[in-house]
Amino acid sequence: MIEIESLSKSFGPRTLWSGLSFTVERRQMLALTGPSGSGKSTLLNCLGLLDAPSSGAIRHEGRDITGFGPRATRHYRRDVLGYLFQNYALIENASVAANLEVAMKPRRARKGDPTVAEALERVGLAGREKEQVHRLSGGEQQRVALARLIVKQPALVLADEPTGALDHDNTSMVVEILRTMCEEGCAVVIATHDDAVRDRCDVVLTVGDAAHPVPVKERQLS
Ligand SMILES: Nc1ncnc2c1ncn2[C@@H]1O[C@H](COP(=O)(O)OP(=O)(O)OP(=O)(O)O)[C@@H](O)[C@H]1O
Repeated sequence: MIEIESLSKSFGPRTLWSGLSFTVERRQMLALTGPSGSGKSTLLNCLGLLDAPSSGAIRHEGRDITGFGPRATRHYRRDVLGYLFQNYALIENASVAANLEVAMKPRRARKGDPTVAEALERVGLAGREKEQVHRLSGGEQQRVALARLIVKQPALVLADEPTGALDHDNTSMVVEILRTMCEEGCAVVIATHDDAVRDRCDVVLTVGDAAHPVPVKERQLS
C-alpha cells in the first residue's frame, strides 16, 4: 500500500533520519516510536504530503507521491488519507453531525457505506448528532474524530499521538476502533509514546534508530 524507500529528512545541517525504508500494507498497523524530537511527526507529515522529504521516495500503489503536483496532492488527501491528531482537529463551533458530513461530502455515497448514525454508534456516541463539539469532553471529541474517519473510510490513516491527551478507557477505545478499521482493510501509521498503544500494533519502527520495522510480538519476546 505505502512503500518508503531510502527516505531522509534534514532541517539545515541537522538530519532527523536517513536511509529509512519500510512498507505498510493494508490491514497493518505500524507504530512510530522514538524520543521527543526524533522526527515522528515530520515523518507522518511527509506521508501526508504536508512536508517533503529531503531525498528518497514514498510510493502509494506504485506511484511516487513526493512528485505529486497540487491537483494529485489534493486527490491523494481526499481519496486516500485520514488524519487523527492529539488535538482532534474538529470544527469546534459546529455540531457532531456537521463534523462528520464534511468528511462525507467529497465523494458520492455508495451502498453499504457507514452512515453518521452508525459511525457514532460504533464510537459510543449514539444519538449525539446535534450536540456542539466544543461542549464535549476531550475523549468524546477524539471519538467524533474517529467517527469522521469511519464515514470517510480512508485507505491510510495517519495518527499523531491520538491518545496523548486521553485517559485509559478512551485510549483503549481509540486503539480498538483503529484496529477494527485496520481489519476492515485500511493501513494505520501511528506515532505514539504510549507502550500500550505500541503493543496493539503489528510492527514498530523506532525513528532515528537503525530504523527497521520490528514485529511487535518479536519485540515483546526479546
Ligand atoms: N519546519 C521546521 N524547521 C526546522 N526544524 C523543524 C521543523 N519542523 C520540525 N523541526 C524540528 O525537527 C525535530 C523533529 O520534530 P518532530 O515534531 O517531527 O518530532 P517528534 O518525534 O514528533 O517529537 P514529539 O515526540 O515531541 O512529538 C524537532 O527538533 C523540530 O524542532
